Amino acid sequence: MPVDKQSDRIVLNHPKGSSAEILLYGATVISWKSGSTSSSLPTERLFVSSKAALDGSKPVRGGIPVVFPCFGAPTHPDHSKLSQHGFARSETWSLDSVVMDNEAGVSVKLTLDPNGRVTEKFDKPFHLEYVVTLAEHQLSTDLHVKNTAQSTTPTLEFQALLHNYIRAPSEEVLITPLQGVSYYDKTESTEELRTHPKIEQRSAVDVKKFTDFAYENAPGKYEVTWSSGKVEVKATNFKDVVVWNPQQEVGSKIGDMEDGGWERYVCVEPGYVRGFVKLEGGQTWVGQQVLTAKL
Ligand SMILES: O=P(O)(O)OC[C@H]1O[C@@H](O)[C@H](O)[C@@H](O)[C@@H]1O
Repeated sequence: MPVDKQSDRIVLNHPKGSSAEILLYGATVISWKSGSTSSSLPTERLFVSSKAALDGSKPVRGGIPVVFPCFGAPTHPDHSKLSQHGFARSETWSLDSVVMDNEAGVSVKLTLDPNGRVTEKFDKPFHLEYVVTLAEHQLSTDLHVKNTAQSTTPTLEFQALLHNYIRAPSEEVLITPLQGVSYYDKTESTEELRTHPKIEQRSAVDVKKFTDFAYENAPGKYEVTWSSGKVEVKATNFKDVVVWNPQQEVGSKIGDMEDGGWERYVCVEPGYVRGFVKLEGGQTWVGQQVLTAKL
C-alpha cells in the first residue's frame, strides 16, 4: 500500500523502493529510506536516537522535527510563553489528505490548527499545512503557514525551520558551499560573542568540533558529503541554515541522545531564523526543503 495510515504514523512507500515514516506527533518524519542514482538499495538516510521517545511524551530526538513559531529560546514578545523551538514539534497533527500517489511522488498533507494548549501560550490565528512527498531518491517537506485572521491584523510573526538529522559519520562530513557567508556562533560563551556575526572562511565546513552555527542569507542549496554518501539539501524561502552537531562535549548531556549518537549525524537545517516572517491576515508563506540522496 503506497500510503499506509497507522494509528500514530503514516508510512509512505514508493513503487521504486523508497519509503518514509511520519509520526502524527509533531509531523515528525522519523525515517526516510532511499537508494541513490548509484545504488538502488534503500538505506536509512535519517538519524533517530535509540533513546528518542516516539510516544508523544517529548519532541523526537532525530528525524525531521518541525520548528515553529520560534527557533531556539523565544526572542519575540509574541512567543515569550513558548518553549525552545516552539510547539509544532510537540503537538499531534491530523492527516488531511493523500495529495498524490503515483511514480512521480507519494505525498500526504498534515495539518495543525490552534487548540486550547497552544492558544494558552500563543494566541495568534494560524493554520499549518505540511506536505511530505516521497520520490524515488528524494524527500520534499513543505511547510505552509497561513494567518487565518479575518482582517489584515493581527499580524502573524514567526520563525520556522526543518530540523533534519542527516545520518552520516560526523567525523567525515563536509558541508558546502558556505564560504563567505556570515553566521552566528551559538557555541560562544557570552551573549555579546553569540550576537556578533562571523564570516565563514572554510571552503567546506566540518563538524569535528561542537558546532551550532546559524548562517544568515545562505545560498539555499547545500551538499553534505562523506566517503560513502552524499545528500543534497535544497531550500526555498528558508533564507538561513543552521549547522548543528553537539559532539561528545554537549551530546553526552542530552538525555535522549544515545551513547555516541553525535558520531552518526549532522543537522543542516534550512530555516528562517534570523528575524521573523510577518504575515497579515489571509496571507500564506511556504517554506520548502528538498533532500536528495545523491550517493
Ligand atoms: O534539544 P533541542 O531543543 O531539540 O535542540 C537541539 C538543537 O537544535 C539546533 O537547531 C539549535 O541550533 C541548537 O542550539 C539546539 O541545541
